[in-house]
Amino acid sequence: EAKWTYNGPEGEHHWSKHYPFCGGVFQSPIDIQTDLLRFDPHLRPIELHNYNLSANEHLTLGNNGHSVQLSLPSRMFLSGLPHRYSAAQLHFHWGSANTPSGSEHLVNGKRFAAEMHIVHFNSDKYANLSMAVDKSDGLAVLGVLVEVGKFNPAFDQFLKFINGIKYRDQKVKVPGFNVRALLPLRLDEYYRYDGSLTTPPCYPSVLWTLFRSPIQISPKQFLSLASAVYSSHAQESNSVSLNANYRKPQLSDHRVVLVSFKE
Ligand SMILES: NS(=O)(=O)c1c(F)c(F)c(S(=O)(=O)CCO)c(N[C@H]2CCc3ccccc32)c1F
Ligand SMILES: [Zn+2]
Repeated sequence: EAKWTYNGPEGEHHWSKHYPFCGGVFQSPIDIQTDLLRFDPHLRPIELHNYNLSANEHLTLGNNGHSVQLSLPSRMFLSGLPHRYSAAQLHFHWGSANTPSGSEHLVNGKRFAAEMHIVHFNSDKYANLSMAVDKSDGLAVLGVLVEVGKFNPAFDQFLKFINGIKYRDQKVKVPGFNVRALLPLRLDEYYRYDGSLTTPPCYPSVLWTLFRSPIQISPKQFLSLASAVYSSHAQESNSVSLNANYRKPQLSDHRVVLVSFKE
């Protein structure tokens, strides 16, 4: 399949040449304008099931050249959404070591230091992520904005292994941990809209839930996320740092962004 990057000749303005959906409708991310939101009283708190993984459950932490990604067991799932959505993977988008500004979604034009996505697939209707990824009701992604501030012990549960995946296609096994601890306290306060994958193939298949409250990680944790990994393979002579792996905000095309809270 075609190569794509976040900058240069294979950067996001060229994605649609090989991935037509990237030039289509319902694209993500977007800039969430809080004065254009519609409060929806039917938006229920997100409920997480089996998110507290035991340490003898092993997860695969990998560098796929586009992001740092952690595989998740499909017995982890969400309820409180139109369907049951089972977990598949979580990954991150960040800026660069000296620019802590790399989130994909913006809130009133503000870009946060980084953003975590937990990708789930509709397990009521589809057997796995690959079957669901291009279906309009296929995916639900939880988005968590990340700020630099307090040390986050939950983040270190996988961050301490990041030097094992410095290069593209490297993978390491990490012990399971409580993934709930990576999320903000308030799972009842979020923005909701219909969007897409933010990477090629950009399928418009994602029910987005972006939590209102950011989580915090320490400056050292941010530095290790933003400067530890390369998008190039280990044997390549000149290594290319993986950073600024965020897509720019897309047109909202008058999409209504719902919100689960009033003030
Ligand atoms: N921001 S996001 O949540 O939209 C998003 C990503 F940002 C991202 F990087 C990936 S990926 O698989 O790590 C690399 C690109 O495929 C995926 N993975 C998706 C995209 C394509 C695909 C195909 C099969 C399984 C998973 C995915 C993704 F859904
Ligand atoms: Zn993502």
